[in-house]
Order: sequence, then structure tokens, then C-alpha cells
Amino acid sequence: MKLGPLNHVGVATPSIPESIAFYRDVMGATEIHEPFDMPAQGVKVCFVDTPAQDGGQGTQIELIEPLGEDSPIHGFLKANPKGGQHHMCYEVPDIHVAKAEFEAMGKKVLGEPRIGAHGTLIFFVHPKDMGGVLTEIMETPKDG
Ligand SMILES: CC[C@H](C(=O)O)C(=O)SCCNC(=O)CCNC(=O)[C@H](O)C(C)(C)COP(=O)(O)OP(=O)(O)OC[C@H]1O[C@@H](n2cnc3c(N)ncnc32)[C@H](O)[C@@H]1OP(=O)(O)O
Ligand SMILES: [Co+2]
Repeated sequence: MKLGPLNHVGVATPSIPESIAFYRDVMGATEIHEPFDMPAQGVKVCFVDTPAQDGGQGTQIELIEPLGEDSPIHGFLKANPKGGQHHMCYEVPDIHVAKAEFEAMGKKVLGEPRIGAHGTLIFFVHPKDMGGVLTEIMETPKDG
């Protein structure tokens, strides 16, 4: 496994509008994207850009709000009603190679790769095998 770029930090919230106001008014975010629904993943999503350093690629805050009864983040918000840091997402060049590597290390991969919020294949690795951090692995978009 080779550590790839941190694509985003997932932050669960009971209210994307309230979190947008927080990142805009408290944190001074200037690049806040339009929220969009991902019914297949049971979440509403809103990306907040963080500034790039030294001409590199910045990372993003991924605000996620439950969408539908079966949202996978209802449990998290029940335990953390105000929301909180939910997952970390790293990029890999090849999602299938990465999945095989995690499985070979005995890490619990949650389900099969599916399309994520950036339109490329993703999967999650269970927090119990990742030092308590729900970890999302995402294939780098081909257009860079
Ligand atoms: C895909 C669109 C978008 C993208 O970027 O492309 C997203 O990122 S969407 C993000 C939302 N989707 C997911 O999170 C899918 C993967 N997650 C899951 O399958 C579940 O959340 C799971 C299995 C990690 C936890 O499910 P659940 O909360 O129902 O299980 P438990 O309550 O029984 O928790 C088990 C155990 O794990 C601990 N836990 C739960 N969530 C987290 C978390 N986010 N970070 C760290 N630890 C977590 C929980 O405290 C329990 O621990 P225990 O010691 O056993 O009490
Ligand atoms: Co994510």
C-alpha cells in the first residue's frame, strides 16, 4: 500500500445549511459547492474547498447529512447529535488493487466498490481495523 493524497475529510452534520454557515462565517471558507443528493449512498453532500498549499492540490471538507431512512450515518448522528468528524478519504491509482491489498492485510472492507461523490469508485474500511478511523479509499479521477 502507498499512502495517497488526502482527498477529503468527511464531517457528518444534522444540517448542511448550518454547517455551511459555520464554515463560511467562522472558518472563512470562500469556496463552498452546491449541496447534492446521493440517494444510493443515503447522504446529501456538500464540499467545502480548503486552500491549496505551495501550488499543490488542496483538500476538501465533505459535509454529509442523512438522506432517507436507511442512511448509514443515522447511527453516527444518534451517538453524536451535533455531528462530527466521520471519515477520512485517501486517493489510490487503482481501486481494485487497493481493495485486494487491504483484504490481504485482514482489514474489513465494507461492500464492493461503488461510485462515490467525485464520480469514481470508492470503498470503506471498517474503523475497528483502522485505528478507530472509518477510512474511505477513492480512485483518483482520471482527469486528475
Ligand atoms: C459515498 C459518498 C461519500 C463519498 O465521499 O463518496 C461518502 O463518504 S458517504 C459517507 C457515509 N457512508 C458510509 O459511511 C458508508 C460506510 N459506513 C458504514 O458502513 C457504517 O457507518 C459503519 C459500518 C462504519 C458503522 O455502522 P453503524 O454506525 O451502524 O455501526 P455501529 O453503530 O454498530 O458502530 C460499530 C462500531 O464502529 C464505530 N463507528 C461507527 N461509525 C464510526 C465512524 N464514522 N468513525 C469511527 N468509528 C465509528 C462505533 O462507535 C462502534 O464502535 P464500538 O466500539 O463497537 O461501539
Ligand atoms: Co467521503
